[in-house]
Amino acid sequence: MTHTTAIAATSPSPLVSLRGIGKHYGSLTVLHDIHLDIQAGEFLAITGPSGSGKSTLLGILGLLERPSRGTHLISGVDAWSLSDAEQSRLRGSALGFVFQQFHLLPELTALDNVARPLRLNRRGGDWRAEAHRMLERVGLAHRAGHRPAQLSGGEQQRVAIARALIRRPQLLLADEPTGNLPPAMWGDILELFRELNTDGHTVVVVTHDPLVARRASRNIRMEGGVTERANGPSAE
Ligand SMILES: Nc1ncnc2c1ncn2[C@@H]1O[C@H](COP(=O)(O)OP(=O)(O)OP(=O)(O)O)[C@@H](O)[C@H]1O
Repeated sequence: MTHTTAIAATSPSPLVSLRGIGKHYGSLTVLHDIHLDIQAGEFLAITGPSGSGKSTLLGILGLLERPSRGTHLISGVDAWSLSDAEQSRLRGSALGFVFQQFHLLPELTALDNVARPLRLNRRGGDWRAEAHRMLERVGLAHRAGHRPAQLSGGEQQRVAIARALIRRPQLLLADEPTGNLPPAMWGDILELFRELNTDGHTVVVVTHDPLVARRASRNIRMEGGVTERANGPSAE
């Protein structure tokens, strides 16, 4: 496999290495000189006040936002030296996203939204059964045939989580994954993330939820566009 279809699993480099990353929108600087290494298999929680740059950092980690300065290495490869097509293949094959806005396709049922990444990336296979299993895991099998407009915010969020997890991404990036869910669901969603992580997948979660942060192997806190150590062995 090349770096363009998967993140090299055996590389001695950190899975992700950010060096001197800055991001500005016009005259507004939202990230200042971020240095952060993420090792394969980590479960990293990013906390911090509203507007401190957490989602922007997650967008950069997911190759959705281009940094204004600095270096972003993925398994030692400069992510921004890849072509648009290579980046897009990497996003589709190795990265999974749970966004604050769910980005579900309104014309598709819950089942088809969850199955879509499988259908886009792979021929054959029983994608319908896999998507159904994933919906069961998030407690929504009974709503498989419903479209997003027929689902509550929390149900849509669970569909989005099922869609992100179905391909078991090497690096899962989740922005406030429990934000729209009733507290009774938080433990289940966290358990799904922990299972993925226990299988060796790397998880990065932006969260205000102390329960999620406590379960992570490392926390970093952002404040005014810079990262601060919160706990763990190697927070920059
Ligand atoms: N596209 C954009 N154009 C201009 N400013 C932006 C843009 N995206 C984000 N910002 C600004 O960057 C800053 C950081 O935003 P970001 O969404 O990363 O913060 P956050 O810590 O995730 O906040 P929250 O917890 O409220 O989601 C904010 O001041 C925001 O207004």
